Amino acid sequence: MKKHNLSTEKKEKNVIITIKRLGINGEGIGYYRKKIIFVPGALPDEVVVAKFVKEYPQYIQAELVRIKEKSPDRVEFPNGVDPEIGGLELAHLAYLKQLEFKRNNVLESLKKYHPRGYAKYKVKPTIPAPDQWRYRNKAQYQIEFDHGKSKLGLFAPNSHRLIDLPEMPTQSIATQKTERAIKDLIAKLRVPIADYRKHLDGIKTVVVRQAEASQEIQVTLITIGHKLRNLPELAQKIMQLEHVVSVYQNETDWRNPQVWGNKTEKLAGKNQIVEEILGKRFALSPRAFFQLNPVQTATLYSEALKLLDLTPDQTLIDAYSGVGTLGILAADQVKQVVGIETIPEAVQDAQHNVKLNHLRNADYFQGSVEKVLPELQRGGLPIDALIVDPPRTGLAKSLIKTLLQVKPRTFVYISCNPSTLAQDLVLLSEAYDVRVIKNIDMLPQTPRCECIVKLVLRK
Ligand SMILES: C[S@@+](CC[C@H](N)C(=O)[O-])C[C@H]1O[C@@H](n2cnc3c(N)ncnc32)[C@H](O)[C@@H]1O
Repeated sequence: MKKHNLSTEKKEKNVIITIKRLGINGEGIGYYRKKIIFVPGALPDEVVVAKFVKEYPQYIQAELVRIKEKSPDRVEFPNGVDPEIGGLELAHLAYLKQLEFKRNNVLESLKKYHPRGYAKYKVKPTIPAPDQWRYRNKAQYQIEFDHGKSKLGLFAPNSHRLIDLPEMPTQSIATQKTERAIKDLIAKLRVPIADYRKHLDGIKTVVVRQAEASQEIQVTLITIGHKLRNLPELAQKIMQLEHVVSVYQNETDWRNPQVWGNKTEKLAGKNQIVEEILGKRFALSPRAFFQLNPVQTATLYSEALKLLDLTPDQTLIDAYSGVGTLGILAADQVKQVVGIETIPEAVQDAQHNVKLNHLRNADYFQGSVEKVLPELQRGGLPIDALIVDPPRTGLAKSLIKTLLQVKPRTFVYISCNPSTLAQDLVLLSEAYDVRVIKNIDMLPQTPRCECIVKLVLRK
């Protein structure tokens, strides 16, 4: 019986597919016996040989074996790079077509959830990134010890295969170089590496972030367990690497499924590194969010500020404020800025950044926007201008309810996920019109994009 199943499977394993379109994650989509088949790496109009990886009731996950008819939009995948690495899902597609794909993703999401009047929204052509390679200034690599050897790098998507010191062409040279040097130092000083099989404490992740303006590098060693052999010596050696000015330890435990734990402690050097965007300075501590592509970040913020179109009498709420970027950049144009952010270290950075930029009219609060904003409003804070920049999950339903009652006159939404954006617009379009959506490519070679939406209160 088993044998028979195997041979049936084998017969169906390699199939010829014509790719019809790209899915939201950049994978080729075709049909096999009327069932949808996903073929990562294949492009629209290509005829490919695909191998079944797994068949589900609704769809088939397949692997690209060979291209029989090639798309004119195909470009050479970067040389010497493991094709399975995450973060290069569109690296085989011509850049202009990547930009079109990102705009189409927004249009498709709007079509799927159809917020009021969506057909009339002007979704502008995606603003390209000047640097399509080497733009990432933060690397977060996992480390493991396996068969007597340590590996430091990225997992192939949906697998436990760690790609050791990957050649990652979107990663900046300095962050790559620092990761490599740290791997050598860990081996030399024999600092323990976390062992999942034996549950032995050690380092599990090495995070390297560089500020573009100051060139300063901050290193965070995420560890399981607190006291590790030779960790202070390792921190001192890391401090001697080029551009490194700050080394931290972030501690987590075996039960935490997240990469980062809650305890962060400085091991050596400065508290923060300092980035500069559009003439304002931003000190960053390890757990604070900051965009990965500093050049495009300036474009994202200046486009968002243009759409906000603030006036000097307004109070601007910078919701999901991170280290206070948008509020601080807008502070000169308004009466007052109030920011809200959950991560305590980011809020401390934002408060520090207010002083760093000699501002007196900005204040940052710790907590969730959905809880803190209604509290501030009940306390009498005028909410006439608002910018929201939530994570991929979008806005909490309770926050949308509050906004529909408060109805800020000036409202801009920055989104990194067209799907949650379109769902939130379904609710927000009860009271707001959407005229323009600007799309910005922050992460070339990936399917991700950032959208800025101006919402206009309906009369
Ligand atoms: C996409 S980042 C934007 C940060 C900032 N605006 C910037 O430009 O750097 C989203 C931020 O929202 C924070 N966050 C996530 N959920 C939140 C919530 N419910 N309330 C407040 N902040 C939240 C995250 O910690 C993160 O700093």
